[in-house]
Amino acid sequence: MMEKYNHECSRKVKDVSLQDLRDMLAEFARARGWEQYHSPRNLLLALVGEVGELSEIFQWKGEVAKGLPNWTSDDKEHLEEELSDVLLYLVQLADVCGLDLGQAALTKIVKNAQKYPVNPTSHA
Ligand SMILES: Nc1ccn([C@H]2C[C@H](O)[C@@H](COP(=O)(O)OP(=O)(O)OP(=O)(O)O)O2)c(=O)n1
Repeated sequence: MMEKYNHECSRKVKDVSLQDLRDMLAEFARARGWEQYHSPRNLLLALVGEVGELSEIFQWKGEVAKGLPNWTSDDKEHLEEELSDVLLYLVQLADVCGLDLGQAALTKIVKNAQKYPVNPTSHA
């Protein structure tokens, strides 16, 4: 089983879909008997906890330049891990709520564009 994960995850994928992540996470939880703990509320709390860990990385650093030019590779790897934890709990939360997160996000982008139309005069 672990073999399968290692294979799927270590391979450099060109692109990964939210559905792929959802399916892998559902299998991960099922294989461990963790579905009973993955209620919407528990996953939300886990998500918020990981957002806290993500925030700690930036805490007290002051403003950080885009691309993180002065960060070590260890710092960047830590950031990748915490961002991933947030994403993985978010994907699981949407799943146990029976929602299609990818579709919902696309719908929201359209809604955002309607709410905030481009102002041609704002780009000289
Ligand atoms: N019941 C669980 C427990 C963990 N995970 C997954 C989702 C996250 O990607 C990661 C979180 O694992 P940890 O709780 O061990 O948290 P960290 O990886 O942040 O470790 P630490 O808190 O020691 O830094 O594991 C999960 O899906 N369901």
